[in-house]
Amino acid sequence: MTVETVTGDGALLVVDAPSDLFLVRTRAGGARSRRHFVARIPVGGLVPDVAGAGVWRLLAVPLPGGRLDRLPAPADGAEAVDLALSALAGAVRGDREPPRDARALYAGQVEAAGPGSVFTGTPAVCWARGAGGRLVRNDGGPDETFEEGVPVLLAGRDWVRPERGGAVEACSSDDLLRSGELWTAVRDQTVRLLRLVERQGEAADAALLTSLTARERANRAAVSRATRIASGLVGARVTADRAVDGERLGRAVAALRLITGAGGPPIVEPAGRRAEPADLDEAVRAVARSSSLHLRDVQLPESWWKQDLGPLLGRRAEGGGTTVVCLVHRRGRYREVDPETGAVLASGRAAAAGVSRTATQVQRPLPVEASVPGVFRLGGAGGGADLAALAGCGVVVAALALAAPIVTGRVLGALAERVSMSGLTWSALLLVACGGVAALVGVATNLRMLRVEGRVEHGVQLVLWDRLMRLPVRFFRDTGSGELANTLLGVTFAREALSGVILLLLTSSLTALAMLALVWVLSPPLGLASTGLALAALLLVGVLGRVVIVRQRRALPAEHRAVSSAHQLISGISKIKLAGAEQRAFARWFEQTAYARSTLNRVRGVQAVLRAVATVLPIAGQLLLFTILAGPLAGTLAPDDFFALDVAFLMLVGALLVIVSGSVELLAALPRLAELRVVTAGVPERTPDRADPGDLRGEITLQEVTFGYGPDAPAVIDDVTLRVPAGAFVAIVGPSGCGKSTLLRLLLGFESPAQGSVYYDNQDLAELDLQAVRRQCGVVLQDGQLFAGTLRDNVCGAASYSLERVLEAARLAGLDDDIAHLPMGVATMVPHGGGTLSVGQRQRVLIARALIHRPRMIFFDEATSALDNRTQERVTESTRQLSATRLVIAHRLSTVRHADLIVVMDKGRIVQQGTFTALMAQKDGLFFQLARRQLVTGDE
Ligand SMILES: Nc1ncnc2c1ncn2[C@@H]1O[C@H](COP(=O)(O)OP(=O)(O)OP(=O)(O)O)[C@@H](O)[C@H]1O
Repeated sequence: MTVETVTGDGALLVVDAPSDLFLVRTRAGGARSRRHFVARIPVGGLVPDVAGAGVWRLLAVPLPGGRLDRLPAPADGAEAVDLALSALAGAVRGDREPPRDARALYAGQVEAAGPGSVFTGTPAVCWARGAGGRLVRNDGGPDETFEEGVPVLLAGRDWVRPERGGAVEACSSDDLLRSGELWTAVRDQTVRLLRLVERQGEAADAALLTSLTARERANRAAVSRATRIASGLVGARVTADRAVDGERLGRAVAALRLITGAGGPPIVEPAGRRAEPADLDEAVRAVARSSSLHLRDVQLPESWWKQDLGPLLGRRAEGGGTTVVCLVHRRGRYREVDPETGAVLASGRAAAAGVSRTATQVQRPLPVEASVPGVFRLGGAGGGADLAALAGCGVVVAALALAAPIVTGRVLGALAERVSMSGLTWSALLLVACGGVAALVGVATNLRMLRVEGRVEHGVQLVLWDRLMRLPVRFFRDTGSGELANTLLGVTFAREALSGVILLLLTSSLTALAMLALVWVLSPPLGLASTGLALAALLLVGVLGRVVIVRQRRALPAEHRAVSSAHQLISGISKIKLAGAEQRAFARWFEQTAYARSTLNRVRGVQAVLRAVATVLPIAGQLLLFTILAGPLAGTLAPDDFFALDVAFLMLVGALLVIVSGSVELLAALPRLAELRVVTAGVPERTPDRADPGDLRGEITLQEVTFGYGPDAPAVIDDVTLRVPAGAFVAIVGPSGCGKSTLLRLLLGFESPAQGSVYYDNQDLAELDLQAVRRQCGVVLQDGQLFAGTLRDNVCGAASYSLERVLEAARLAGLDDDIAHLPMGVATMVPHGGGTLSVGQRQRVLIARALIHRPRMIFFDEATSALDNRTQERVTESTRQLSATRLVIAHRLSTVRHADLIVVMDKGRIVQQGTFTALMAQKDGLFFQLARRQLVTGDE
């Protein structure tokens, strides 16, 4: 049965089932307004009494099975107050978030506040009062100011800031109860919250009006876009960034579609964005992120508009801001193109006018299902014109080569017939001219080929690395790093082996065709024999190529093993020295390298066979020619035809030889390139259909998650359900190997649950853009590494921050004293792995790196294990002030003493959870045993 209780005669307690609270307004004559839902108060919570607070009444409606009781004794009400105010404040606040730099405030704390300091609450309710000044509070409505000393509610993620510095003092509801201030404070706060609820009701009505206005604006935007398209069709210049708010993302989508071209990846607007991008540049970056495109800033060279650097996004100052322009290279120069209409707005120097020298290239990713040829197509994209030019040059060189047999035939024929030589001077001059032109074309072709090779190699490396960066962590777990690096270097090895070979193959093939055609014209029987010879050469390519491919396929794993082994030996050198195993290490390296070399020599063996063929073939060819000429064709040829045939036949044989040896080189490189499918076959973890999570609040939920490393492997995480409220400090403890780090890997999306789901703010991680989630996390893993660079580089990681931010992060991580004692401060160089720093210092650099971007969620896996107790407490204290959700895995129990919730794991399951005190009270529990063991071994 539903019970309705209008409060007015004292606070009530929610019993047995939650109660819904509604707000009603009493009108003149006692009539009540329509009910506005306010919040659901959990069992044990309080329905506050707001009688006498103007026109407001609270209506409490218990859910089935519930009831409302009188509060047994006001002296017991603190906990009930906390539950009620949390629910009320949460409902009013919605998803508004405190500023990133807000510090968390806990009951019992007194915090000095500088100008601009902001304090936020934690999952537990506390009350803040300004000392030495007034407090300004924001909880979803307009800012409100509170006089010095007046308790201000901080429930969950509310925030306050002192108006003019001073200090902020925090206390609990219990403290207020003892000082007799609680009930007045509760009443005042409830009335305030209800006023906000009313405003929100009014806002809901206004929202309808706003949505109509928004639709109107969208209509106007559509009309404006249509107008632009129409003006583009007639070639009128349209200013690029006249976009009204709603249009920026649309223009950014069009710009990226134009730059990535037809057949590119789907370009999509970011999902769930809360704020419009400030300008077109920001919109382009947002769309690039949501479409999985990597943007690369490049410095443009002098007279860049004449060179082909691929499609570019340029920036130009316009109308007091910066606009983004699309620059496409066509017919020898860059043109500025309107992304929506395709109209050319300016060309050459005019297109470059005012464009900043820093432009952006867009890296098109491989499709999810990619192949090695696909890598080369994408890497070499835009090189079509170069390839056509190369083919054209090859045809010219082959045509010019025809002059040699024809002119030689005429000259030697004339000599043989002792006719006048006077007319032949021109023939000789023609030959010289053809030779000269062929040489010049050859040089130009070679230079162009070098450019094509460099461009393709660079493009292919970019495509491969782009793909590699998108692959999930488990891909790298299953593939050795040495082997992977050697596989990727295969592109460079292949380029070096094939440098010049492809061009030679092209020109030789065209020359062979030209000579074959000439032989057929001069003597069809000899043409037939020459065609037979060409087919025999192709057969030889087939046979030798097969042998080379088989041998190369066998040689490559041996080469990878040798490289991998060298890599492992060098990175484990200290362990080798400790074990006195230098001799054994050397022997192992030598054995593997020698084997790799011997397998490679078997490939080279085929090339030796080819060299022998190359020595014999011209003589054999000449013999064949003479046999045919002296036999079946005796007396049928004029002398000039005979000499022309002789030269043409020799040139054909030469070209065939080049084709055979070049093809074998090319075939030897194929297995190396085919290995790149290791990378192309990996499935990227980020696909465009994954949603942008927006700004996360930090609530994390694991729902019945089960996971094992491999389909048939036993479950390492077994049916785990856990909810971590936003802003909470949760610790995970348990014996070694119980699955703590694995749980963290699941939260970070490094692994995917076999069953169940991980949620961030109620959004399933499996459907979210993992990078966007990780960007909001500060993570220190057990095996975190420093890289070679300065301390500042190491703290900044991939981003760049001001010195103040670096020093602030160092202070939070307890690294400031160490930096002060280093002669070069943050500019101190650190080697790869951080060898010149102590283990504790390395850990603190990693912590500073995790905290510098003020993350919403902090994940620490044994991040403070090497710190002494004092430093560790300092780190705990500073992370506490960051108002982030904290999930900490720790072996040392002193690290987790102040956690809001300690989760105890054993064999992949959660076996206990509670506060430190509650768990220590369970004497037969695993936590108590772990704690006792640490006390005995003095671990703590
Ligand atoms: N990459 C992996 N492949 C296969 N099994 C793994 C892998 N990583 C961890 N495991 C296994 O999963 C189990 C849980 O390991 P996990 O590292 O999550 O434990 P942990 O509780 O963090 O241990 P510790 O406190 O020692 O770090 C262990 O049995 C471990 O052997």
